Amino acid sequence: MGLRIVVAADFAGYDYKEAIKRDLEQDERVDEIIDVGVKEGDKTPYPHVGVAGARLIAEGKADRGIFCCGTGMGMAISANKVPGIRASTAHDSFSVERLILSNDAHVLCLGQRVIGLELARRLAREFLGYEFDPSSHSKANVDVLVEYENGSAGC
Ligand SMILES: O=C[C@H](O)[C@H](O)COP(=O)(O)O
Repeated sequence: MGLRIVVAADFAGYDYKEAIKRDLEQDERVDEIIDVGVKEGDKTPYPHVGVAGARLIAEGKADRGIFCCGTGMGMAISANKVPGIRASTAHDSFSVERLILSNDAHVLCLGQRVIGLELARRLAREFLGYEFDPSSHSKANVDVLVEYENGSAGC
């Protein structure tokens, strides 16, 4: 079964969301694209969109997200407010790789005012190519994150 990807943006990330969405429509690894907005010209504050997108992942309705705003940071902060969701801005290939392989993250956040469109499209494509390895040493670190979230961490 292919991936279900939720895309999200505020007005400052709208153009990149649309471009990445077009790429995803051509990507055979992707089964479904869920666009939670915004639509063109919509000035909805980014936290509403980031939280709406992240909730779909937390509810099991999507597998991963690619969220865009001016810097990527507002979207990451917003998505991380949703329990169970790990999101970060990553603007280079190594960070995108580690976002999955080290952090088992759900959401890649990109900044339309920070990186060029072709790099953003490349990073979005690369993001879908990685899969977390639960037998790797990184699993123990992710487990600690989850423990802090559910209140069972030892300190
Ligand atoms: O992180 C926030 C985003 O970059 C947003 O798109 C723009 O926010 P600002 O207009 O408050 O800078």
